[in-house]
Amino acid sequence: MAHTDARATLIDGKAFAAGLVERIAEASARLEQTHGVRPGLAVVIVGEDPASQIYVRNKGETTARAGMRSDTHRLADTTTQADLLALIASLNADPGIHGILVQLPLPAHIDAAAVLAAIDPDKDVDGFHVVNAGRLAVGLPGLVPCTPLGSIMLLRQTLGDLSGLNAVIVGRSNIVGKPMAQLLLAENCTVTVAHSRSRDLPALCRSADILVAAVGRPEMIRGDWIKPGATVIDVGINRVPSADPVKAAEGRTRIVGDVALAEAAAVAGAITPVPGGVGPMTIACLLANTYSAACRAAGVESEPFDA
Ligand SMILES: Nc1nc2c(c(=O)[nH]1)N[C@@H](CN(C=O)c1ccc(C(=O)N[C@@H](CCC(=O)O)C(=O)O)cc1)CN2
Repeated sequence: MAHTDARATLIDGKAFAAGLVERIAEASARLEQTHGVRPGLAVVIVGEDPASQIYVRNKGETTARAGMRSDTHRLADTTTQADLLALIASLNADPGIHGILVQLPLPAHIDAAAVLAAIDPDKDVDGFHVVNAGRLAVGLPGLVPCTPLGSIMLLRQTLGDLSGLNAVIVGRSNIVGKPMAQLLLAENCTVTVAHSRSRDLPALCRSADILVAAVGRPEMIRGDWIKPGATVIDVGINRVPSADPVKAAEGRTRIVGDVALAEAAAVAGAITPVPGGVGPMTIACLLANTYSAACRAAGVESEPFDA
């Protein structure tokens, strides 16, 4: 199947995220002026994973640029679970910290579920705590995982009202697939969550007006899996060898999504590229969640940031 003429609109998550961070910075400054509360985010990283180091540095820099308090706790990969839990307890008790994020993945000797469960749900700006997952499932206000939240903002900006659309999510993780399903249901979509055991995945994907790829397999979703004109949200961030064989031999890499972008862009109506699509929205939404957590702590209604 030849896919030569790219016709899909590329959804510019980088630009949307930059505008969102500006609006959050303005709202945070107003919160500080009117209520004396400066939103504060603590990010905790354990170990030396190179990609995690970059994400954590970006989070710290973006938070500080937005005028918020930004604390980064860098712990050695020999840190015990007890020490990490003690740090979380102290951050839970710190009134100047409104958001706590523990960067994932954690080293294998630490039980990530126990660590996430120890975060005060009202400071859980990742939205991973079971209390926030429950709030989302029953439609109560709470903190929503950043990547799905950013994806919904891009969908609303692209399509407007999502009511009645068929949405297929490939991937059933607790941090993307499941919360994405809840958010799309709340937008009145008809939602299917597909996974590795789903039968005839290409046909299922072709039924989607909105296709969300969150499976973690480089370029798994091909152009002929996509319904013409569909909107495709690619959540995958996969590092693969450089396309240039000389650079690949030197160990150079590039980032691709879960969707084969060039093929998909010839069929879809709109698509998020990787990089530059959903990824930047993850950090912008972390700031949005930190601002909302600060407002909640101050008993103030937060300003909406939606598209
Ligand atoms: N506690 C958490 N851990 C992790 C999360 C998370 O949401 N909470 N998500 C990912 C990593 N992540 C944020 O932590 C993240 C990944 C990628 C990007 C991003 O902007 N990607 C760029 C490309 C970056 C590059 O070139 O390497 C893009 O897509 O344009 C932001 C955040 C796992 N851990």
